[in-house]
This record gives sequence, C-alpha cells and structure tokens, in this order.
Amino acid sequence: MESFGTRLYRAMAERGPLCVGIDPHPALLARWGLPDDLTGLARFSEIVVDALGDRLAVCKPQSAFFERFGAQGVAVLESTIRQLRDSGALVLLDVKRGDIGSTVSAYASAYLEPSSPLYVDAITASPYLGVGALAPMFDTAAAHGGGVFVLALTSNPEGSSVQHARGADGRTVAQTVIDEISQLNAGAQPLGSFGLVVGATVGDTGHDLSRVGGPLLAPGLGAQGGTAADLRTVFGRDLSAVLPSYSREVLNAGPDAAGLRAAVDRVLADCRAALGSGS
Ligand SMILES: O=c1ccn([C@@H]2O[C@H](COP(=O)(O)O)[C@@H](O)[C@H]2O)c(=O)[nH]1
Repeated sequence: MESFGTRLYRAMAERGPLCVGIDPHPALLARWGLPDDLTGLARFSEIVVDALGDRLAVCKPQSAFFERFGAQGVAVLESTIRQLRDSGALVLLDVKRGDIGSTVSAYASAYLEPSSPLYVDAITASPYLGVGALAPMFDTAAAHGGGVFVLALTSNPEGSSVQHARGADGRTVAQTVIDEISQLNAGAQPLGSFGLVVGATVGDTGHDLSRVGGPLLAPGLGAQGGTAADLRTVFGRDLSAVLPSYSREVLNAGPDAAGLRAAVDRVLADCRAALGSGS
C-alpha cells in the first residue's frame, strides 16, 4: 500500500487541507435533538459521515465519546470507521495511546493492523513514556501504509508546563519529540507518515518545526479560541504540511446536512486563505 504520507498529501491536494472531528459531546447530541444513548451516538455519527465524508481529506473520530458507552459504543465506532472509509475520507482516530513498548505493540495491532475491526489510516499517540516506546506503532504503520500523529505542543493551556520543560541537553520535551519524529520522516516524499499534534492556540513558542517532514495536525481551532490566522504565528512561513482540525465549530452547525457542509466550506476557505493554499 502507498504510504500514509503520500495518501494524505493527495487527499489534502484534492479535497483541501482540513480535518473535521466527530466528537459526539452530550451537549451536541442534545442540540441535535438526539438522545444521549447508543441510538443517538450512531445517528450523530451517521449524519456527519453522510454530510461530510465525501468532501473531507481527513475525519477524526474522538474515541472517548464512543468509549463512554462501553463495548456497544466501540461497536458504533467500528461501524463509523467503516462508513468513513467507504466515503473516501482518511480516518484519523484520536485515541492518544502510549505505554511501554510491549503494550504499544497491542495498541498497534488494535488500530493499525488491517485485520483489526478498529483499523484506521492513522492514530494519535502520546509520547510521555518516551517516543522510542512508540516504535511498534511506527513499525506497524510503516508496514501497512498507516500514520501516527504524536503529541508535541497540545492546544490546552495545561500542556505547556510539561511540554516546555527542559531536559539535560537544554531542549524542551516538545523539541525532543519534534526532533525524534523528524528523524523518522527523513527522506520521505512528498510527505512523511509520522505527524505531530501542534495546537493552533499555542502561539509562537520558538520551537523548530522546519525539519519535521510530516503532517502537522492543528486542533484548537474554533471552540478553543484558535483562528485560521493564528496558524501563521504557530507554524511560520512553511504551512504546506499543516492540517487544521475543527470539531465543535463545524458540528455546532448540524444536524442539517446543508448546515454542516456550509460550515466546512467556511472553515476551509478560512484555512486556505491563511495557509496560502489554492488547492
Ligand atoms: O492538542 C490537542 C489534541 C487533540 N485535541 C482533540 O481535538 C478535538 C478538538 O475539539 P474542538 O471541539 O475543535 O475543540 C478534541 O477531540 C480534542 O480531544 C485537542 O483539542 N487538542
């Protein structure tokens, strides 16, 4: 299979640089007139896939909102993943997994092995047990055309106390993550398969993102206060690998399909203007 980086590069060129999350918050279910139960969860996800699946480069279900319903919620997630794959959107599952290497192998099997019911194109991963401990995810992803997005500078205000802390070599924790992921992508064209999560809310942190060579997922837009115009402050001049991500900003426009599509058109236009992307 083609690498995830190649598939993502093409999807962003064809469909535009945008990721939309499926985050079925209880408040959104209520706003959409849906019950806060399995039927509401399934209907919410189906509406998003039907309205947006054929136009998004990437769709990002947030696993937590499915897991809160237990095994049957995870079954809805499995079905949502299948529907998304059929729609042509790349599926990035936001699960932020990380552990010791032997356990990471099991996470890799769960999400990045094509035979798994939860198989997706890419996942988010937490590096706080060491980037090296995530190696089984990187290996499984590379073997099957998958991707991994590792947390570097998260969009929440609490993240900086950990991520800006400096180690013995003077680098911040975030810069160490950035550098290790950059090495994994070395030489990959047109885009590496190993990405970073860098919030649109973090401002100019002084971190060097110039050699990452992989996609830069930018959550925190809309509901968390980040704007498309902030992307230039966060990422500097080379914005070609930035993948802006919105959840509530778009989902608030549902459940009407036309409303959801109009919200996507609006945020995509904002992102294109900010990123200087004519695609
Ligand atoms: O740094 C991060 C990493 C992940 N997220 C996730 O993205 C969405 C954001 O939702 P909004 O409604 O657009 O605020 C959510 O699933 C987070 O868990 C993030 O916000 N920041």
